[in-house]
Amino acid sequence: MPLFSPHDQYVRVKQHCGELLSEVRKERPLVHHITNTVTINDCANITLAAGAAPVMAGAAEEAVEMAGIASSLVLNIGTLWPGQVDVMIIAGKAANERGIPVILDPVGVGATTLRTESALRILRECNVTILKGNEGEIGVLAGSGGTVRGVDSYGCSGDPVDVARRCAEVTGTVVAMTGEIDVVTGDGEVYLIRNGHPMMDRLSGTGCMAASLVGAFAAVASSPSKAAVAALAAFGRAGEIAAPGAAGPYSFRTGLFDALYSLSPEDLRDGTQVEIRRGI
Ligand SMILES: Nc1ncnc2c1ncn2[C@@H]1O[C@H](COP(=O)(O)OP(=O)(O)OP(=O)(O)O)[C@@H](O)[C@H]1O
Ligand SMILES: Cc1ncsc1CCO
Ligand SMILES: [Mg+2]
Repeated sequence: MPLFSPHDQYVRVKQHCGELLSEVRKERPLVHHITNTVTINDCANITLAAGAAPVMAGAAEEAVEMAGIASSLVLNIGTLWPGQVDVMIIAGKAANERGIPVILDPVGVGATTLRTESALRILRECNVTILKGNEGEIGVLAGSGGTVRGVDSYGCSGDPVDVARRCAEVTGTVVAMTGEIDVVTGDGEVYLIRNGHPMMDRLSGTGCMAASLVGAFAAVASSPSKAAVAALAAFGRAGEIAAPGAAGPYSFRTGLFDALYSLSPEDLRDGTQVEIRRGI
């Protein structure tokens, strides 16, 4: 006999999403980013809108010290230069030593050799807690095929849930795969999150912002997968609230920050659309 019925488990996950949002606001965790130059400002502001504190610090000379005071580390290879990977690995190792979660956003992996080799090197040399990518990126890292052109996903080959599972197995991380439906898996169940709005795909950097939020939630959570579910549900919920009032992508962007800032734990609990399946 399972301890909890599927319905009980569903209610508990939704409740937990609301609780984690309250916890982020109460704890205000410091999220250390080493990230790209395109969306760095949006990543800082979405972290603030959630109630956490961002710091963007990319110098090798301060990587260990900053990881020493942060509550999570977000690594994003969006505008990569080779020396940056060395800094990411120094920071990642320091974060591992302190036991704080490390989130990797392998932006554009598969599009070029530098990106693919860098993502694999980070995964090899650091203990990545949560790997957050779109379907193409996760498909590439699963080894089962994914198409990435520049930073855009053209999807993965096969069933996205199987691809996410396989990627979690191959990399030994919790995988948070974004898209119309987000899939989170790796330390137990598989979660499908149906929150969000197509407008989120019309704005550059929603994937990067999703990784920042995963970093903020993982900093205060004991389960990396539940942190990723709550972060993606919160972001998706903010998108749903912002979209009807938007004239286009740029007013949507403003609305997205405002909606996340105003999102109540009760709205997140009630509005989280999650399906739970048995994991690996
Ligand atoms: N069609 C959609 N419907 C609902 N939500 C969506 C849709 N497309 C994207 N999202 C949401 O947008 C966020 C970013 O996901 P996406 O897969 O588009 O990232 P990405 O393509 O890597 O982003 P970017 O490269 O622009 O930073 C996620 O929270 C996801 O749930
Ligand atoms: C457009 C773009 N190019 C490198 S990073 C980035 C932000 C979205 O991934
Ligand atoms: Mg997209």
